[in-house]
Amino acid sequence: MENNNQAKPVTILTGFLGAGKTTFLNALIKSDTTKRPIIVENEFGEENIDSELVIGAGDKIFSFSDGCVCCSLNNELFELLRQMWSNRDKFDEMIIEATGIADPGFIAMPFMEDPNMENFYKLDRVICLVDAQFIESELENTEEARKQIAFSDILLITKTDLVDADKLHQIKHILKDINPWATVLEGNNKDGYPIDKIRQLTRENIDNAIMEDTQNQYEAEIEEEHHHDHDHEHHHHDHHDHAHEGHHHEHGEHCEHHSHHHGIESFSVKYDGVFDLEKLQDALIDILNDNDNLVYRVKGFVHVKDIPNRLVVQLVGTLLTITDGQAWKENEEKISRLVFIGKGINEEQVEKAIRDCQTKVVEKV
Ligand SMILES: Nc1nc2c(ncn2[C@@H]2O[C@H](COP(=O)(O)OP(=O)(O)OP(=O)(O)O)[C@@H](O)[C@H]2O)c(=O)[nH]1
Repeated sequence: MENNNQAKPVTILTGFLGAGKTTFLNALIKSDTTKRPIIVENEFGEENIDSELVIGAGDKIFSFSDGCVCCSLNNELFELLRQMWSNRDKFDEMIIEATGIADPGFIAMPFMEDPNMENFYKLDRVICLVDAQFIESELENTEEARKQIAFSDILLITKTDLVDADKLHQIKHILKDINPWATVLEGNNKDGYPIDKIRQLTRENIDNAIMEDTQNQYEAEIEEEHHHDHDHEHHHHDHHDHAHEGHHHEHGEHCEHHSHHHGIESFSVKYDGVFDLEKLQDALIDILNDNDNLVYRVKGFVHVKDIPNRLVVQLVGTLLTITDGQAWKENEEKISRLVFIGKGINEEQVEKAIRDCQTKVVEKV
């Protein structure tokens, strides 16, 4: 076991709604079973679905609420970090999964603002998962996706199985434009992710590499000046101000930022009946279309007729998938739960449309 008083390494996972954070988190947990991670879920909405989708971390999952009130978010996270430190012999590293609309700057702030913090927790890396299929439209329609990319040290393009090489190339260009200092990697849930490489990359060595690069570039330019004896301007980038823009902004800006979040809301629905799968699929597609594509994300579990396991419902962008999930526990009440995240979704209409997909309609629980 590592020295008990050594600072615990922290990884923050960010990335827009449905980018594949939980999927990657599961791969990360499985990749090194000698490390004992503690998982912190920052959920948006009332239902803590992600905690149930994380595999094998058991009771080592903690949650704190969404980032709409930045001060309370920080207090809650501080308190959580304090409690965890008193249990530091039980874990080796911490992984924080941010909500899909969070500005990771707020979550990273406690680690960066307080100089004492590095004695306890050391922010090793912020990884932004980038959905190869939907990132372009996310960048067009929201500000959050851009902020997440701008803030991160590693940009991991996910779902590369769903796009061709040209598209991937294009996405890399877009990412480099937004954050030229980040390391760009790629992967997917079928072929895997470059986890070893990711584990080797820390903010410290990424920063050192950038410094070195800038120095090399500087020296090369001096050399060139020397050789060609002509004047040209040297562009020295201070990556700290740029790549992590948002670290140092004033409090008023935080609040303005949150007003963007307020446009995005979430609600959850629960039912104790049994669902008809086909009807449910149709209803979800209708909901997506009726709401003018402003349903950004749906996730949850449903109890479906003749199926012993929970079915996991995932809707990201326009892609709906329903897959086999974990078995219902013995004596567990089979409650189906779905979380909807989007802009101006008609909650009542959605609740009724889903309710009507039960084989035998029962009242909302
Ligand atoms: N084809 C494909 N699908 C993926 C990949 N990674 C994730 N998915 C699917 O994308 C959907 C969303 O994945 P999650 O891991 O839940 O995404 P998330 O970022 O945690 O979602 P939020 O927490 O709601 O923001 C699920 O249906 C996954 O199975 C991938 O590499 N390829």
